Amino acid sequence: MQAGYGRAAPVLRGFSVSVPAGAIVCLVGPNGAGKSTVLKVAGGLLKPRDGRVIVAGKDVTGAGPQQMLGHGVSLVLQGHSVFREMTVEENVLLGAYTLRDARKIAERVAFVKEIFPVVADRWGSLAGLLSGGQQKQVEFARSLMVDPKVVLLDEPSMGLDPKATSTVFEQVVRMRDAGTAVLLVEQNARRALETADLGCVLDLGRVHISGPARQLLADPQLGELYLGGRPAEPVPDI
Ligand SMILES: Nc1ncnc2c1ncn2[C@@H]1O[C@H](COP(=O)(O)OP(=O)(O)OP(=O)(O)O)[C@@H](O)[C@H]1O
Repeated sequence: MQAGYGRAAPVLRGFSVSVPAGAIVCLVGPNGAGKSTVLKVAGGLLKPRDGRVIVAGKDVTGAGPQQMLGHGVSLVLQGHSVFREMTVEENVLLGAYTLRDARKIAERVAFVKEIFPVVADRWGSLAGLLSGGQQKQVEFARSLMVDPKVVLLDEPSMGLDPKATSTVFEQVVRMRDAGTAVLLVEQNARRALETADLGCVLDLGRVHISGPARQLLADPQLGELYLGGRPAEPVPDI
């Protein structure tokens, strides 16, 4: 597919990725490669200039964000998007604004509370009182309210300390295990690939290489170029 902004040259030029049901796919690549642009196209925030967006066999190219949600694509944006002055409950229920059936909403609430214990424990608290990692889980819970086929996560560990990052990645795995496919963009590429099933390295708007995440992690050249060095080699004493 091709996609870009305004009249500028395309950011994505011949890019393609597929997210199988039940898999975590991680997009990796240098700054400015177009990773967030892929999520914007998949989430309906940006229309592709050429190419198609297919969800569960259906061509949904050109759908806007709300329609994409209806097609089963839920986007969790970069940074923090909880409403701090609202309770966890109110934040999570915002994710159900397209649902009409009260029983379905109650079912989804029970489901997200089970997956994200912190959401259940802090249900009545103001979201602003939660830690950054806990707030991210509230965002995840909100994104799952519509029972999406795929969740798009843009840098979920941004601004989190290592412990909170680990918790957030554990929750990404729980989302996948509960049946939601995940397309993930992360600065913390090595950590994300360790969590993902499949990886796709994006460079200059094209797929540089894609395959099983473990295989990409083991590739010394990729490690050097995109993952911040080779972890397998001992760090020399200074
Ligand atoms: N709203 C926008 N308007 C114009 N250009 C944009 C816009 N958003 C992104 N770009 C440009 O598109 C290119 C790709 O940006 P994108 O955010 O997709 O990259 P990225 O791989 O996610 O980068 P990073 O790792 O730094 O977040 C960059 O050159 C960026 O300047």
